[in-house]
Amino acid sequence: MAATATPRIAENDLVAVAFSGGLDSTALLHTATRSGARVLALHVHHSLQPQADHWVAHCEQVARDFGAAFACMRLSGAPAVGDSIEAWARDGRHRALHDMTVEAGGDLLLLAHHRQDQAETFLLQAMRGAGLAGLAGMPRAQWRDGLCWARPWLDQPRALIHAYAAHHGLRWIEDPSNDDGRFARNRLRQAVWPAFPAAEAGLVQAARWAQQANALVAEIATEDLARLVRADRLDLAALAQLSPARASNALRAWLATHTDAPASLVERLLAEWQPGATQAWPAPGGALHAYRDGLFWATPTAQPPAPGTVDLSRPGLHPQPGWGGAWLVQAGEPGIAPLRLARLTQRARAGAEQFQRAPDSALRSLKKACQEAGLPPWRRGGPLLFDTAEQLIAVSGLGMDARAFAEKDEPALSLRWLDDSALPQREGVRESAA
Ligand SMILES: Nc1ncnc2c1ncn2[C@@H]1O[C@H](COP(=O)(O)OP(=O)(O)OP(=O)(O)O)[C@@H](O)[C@H]1O
Repeated sequence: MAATATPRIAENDLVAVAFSGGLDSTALLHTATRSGARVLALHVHHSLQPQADHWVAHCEQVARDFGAAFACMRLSGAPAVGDSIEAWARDGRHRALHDMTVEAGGDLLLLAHHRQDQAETFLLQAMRGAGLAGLAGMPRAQWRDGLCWARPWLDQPRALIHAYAAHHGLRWIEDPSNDDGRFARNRLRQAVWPAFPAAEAGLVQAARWAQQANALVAEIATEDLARLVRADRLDLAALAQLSPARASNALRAWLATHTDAPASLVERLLAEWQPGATQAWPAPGGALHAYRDGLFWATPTAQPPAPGTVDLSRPGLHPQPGWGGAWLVQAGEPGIAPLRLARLTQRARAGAEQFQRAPDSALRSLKKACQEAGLPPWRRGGPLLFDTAEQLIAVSGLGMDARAFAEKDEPALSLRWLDDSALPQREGVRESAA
């Protein structure tokens, strides 16, 4: 099923319904049980209200009356001092609903949000200064962690749901916290709808436009990044050729794959970057580096491990825990005699090393060799490999030292360093032998 497709329910499918016991989810549960599907009503006890135990009993009884199975999860803990109760309850509720659905073997969860909820979400997002993604409001259907969260009544007016509930003589809970003026959504509800009763449809339409525009913007970013990104490098010179709006859109999309960066970082980066300059910007969880007109993401490097010995005399992938990568050893030329690779010392760069890239190139300081190879400064820490005679054998990111090459026609193994980021299937890889 496509990521945003609204699922169709077939007979005997397992359908979970997020059931608070309120009007809307009671009506939704009722409809679901008449669809021929196997229905599981899921209730989350937030441990916030004195009546919550009573609500659990009510929900269980209603589910049973409708012929649905019932499950409940009680949230433990409490929001930290200064944290929003709403956000704490929402996160906990989402986790609980996910876990209960998956545990029951389901992959479809229905929520009873309706048109007014969507209109309120749009307004609340707008008041927070949200971008298109926030203004787009809640999606009708969205796959997350193997579960489809669907809101089949997102376009329905609340009055229609009320009429349905009245027609079927349904009973529901009135949650007093829905009137609690400490919550922004309640204040907004109380102020906006009496003053602008007809605004709901317009606000929901605005959210739909935002959804469409957001999808378009994401498509453009994907196309731009396909041209601008090679491996882990974003071409800043090419980015700067785009219109400001398009450049910030592409940069935002690229950043989102690495960090949860504030919008201000995108603006700063575009304003402060200078062609050719080596620059860095801290960001949550790491830093962005501009180097030779490319932008790179780097997570903070831990202290390099203590020097140690390694045996790289057999072909295969040899992970180096603590160094953030692995040595790939393969038969081939140019290469190094296997015997010489049997006992190597691996350690960080010290500063005075010299390196020779090819048999016919000059011996250089390691620093100069890194510069010539375009190896960014934050990737120059190592590891470096030395043989028992303290001859430099290889450097991560640069490759083998030509002084160590085996004679022609001698058996030889080539060494290459692979960063963890270049090893997507690292989990399954073990040190391998020929
Ligand atoms: N405690 C809960 N347990 C299970 N699902 C919940 C719970 N609270 C909310 N939901 C789900 O999220 C939807 C939206 O939540 P919201 O807080 O707007 O609803 P509500 O006012 O509590 O109840 P209702 O929407 O049923 O009238 C609900 O319709 C329901 O599907």
